[in-house]
Amino acid sequence: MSNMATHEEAFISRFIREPKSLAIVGCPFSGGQPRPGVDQGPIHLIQAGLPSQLEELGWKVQFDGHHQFEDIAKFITSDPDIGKLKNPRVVSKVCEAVAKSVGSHAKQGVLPVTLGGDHSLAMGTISGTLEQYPDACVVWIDAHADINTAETTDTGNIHGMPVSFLLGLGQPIPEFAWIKPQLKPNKIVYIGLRDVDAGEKKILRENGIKAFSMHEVDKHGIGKVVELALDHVNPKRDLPIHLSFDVDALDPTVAPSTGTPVRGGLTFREGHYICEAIYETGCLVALDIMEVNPSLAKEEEVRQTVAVGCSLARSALGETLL
Ligand SMILES: NC(=[NH2+])NCCC[C@H](N)C(=O)O
Ligand SMILES: [Mn+2]
Ligand SMILES: [Mn+2]
Repeated sequence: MSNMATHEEAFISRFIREPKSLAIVGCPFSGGQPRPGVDQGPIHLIQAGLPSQLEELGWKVQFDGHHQFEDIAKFITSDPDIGKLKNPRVVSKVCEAVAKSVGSHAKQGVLPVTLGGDHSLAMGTISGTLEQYPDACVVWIDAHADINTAETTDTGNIHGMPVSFLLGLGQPIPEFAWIKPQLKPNKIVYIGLRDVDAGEKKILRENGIKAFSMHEVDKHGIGKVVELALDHVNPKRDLPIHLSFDVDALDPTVAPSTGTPVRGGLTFREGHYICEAIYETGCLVALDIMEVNPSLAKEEEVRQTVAVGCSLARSALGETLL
């Protein structure tokens, strides 16, 4: 009898694959930029039913509530600007906590799906990914390059700077010393850019960072652009991929409720195609859906933006059209 059970168990584990697991890291945080409401993005994405949508795709979904960043903010009683940087200590501490959370999920073989919140959080998510997968590459989908340094930023908003911190560019800032500058310039690629500051263009050029702007998307089509982007960061399609998706990469007619919309963006299908193509590589190890701000548009536009955030996540996690 016990023998039979063993056979059965072996059969089950061999032929009925255990569902792959993901963990939703809800990050209600807005300190990397000035517009209130982006902290409500993850709450809306969850309320729209994202966890059960991902379960329907066959994932085992862990979600034990959103991060409680108030506990962090409580200990930082004053957070004066450092140079031009706004809310530097709070942003740093929050991202450090996110890095730990993403890193520990990754370590357990669970795929972290981080819901922002503003894009400064990517300092945390990508640090967490690189801790577990030092050879990972980053695919960054955005209207913006988010690569200003403390020296080049016009706005002082840290959501416009996470990439420079991850690369270790600019003067070191002691408050951010926990970030290991582990990302190499040849391990990140951008798609969707169309609003890049002059200082950022210089940084991209000087570091030889590959970027496909909307011009390239128009010229080659999204299929070719994704292929070229992956050829650059992941030529053999064997390296782990961290996909960081800022919904403002999409055209404002597709994702209107976001803090820094820029016209001339990706269509609904172009955005989803990117996610589907990354899923198809089988290399995705972490996903960010960032900058959904439910307080910046009319009710119907908010609903549309939240729905598109959910469907991008589903496409990156295996939803197919047929
Ligand atoms: N994650 C974003 N939406 N970033 C927008 C950044 C805009 C501008 N480049 C800045 O540095 O402030
Ligand atoms: Mn952006
Ligand atoms: Mn961004």
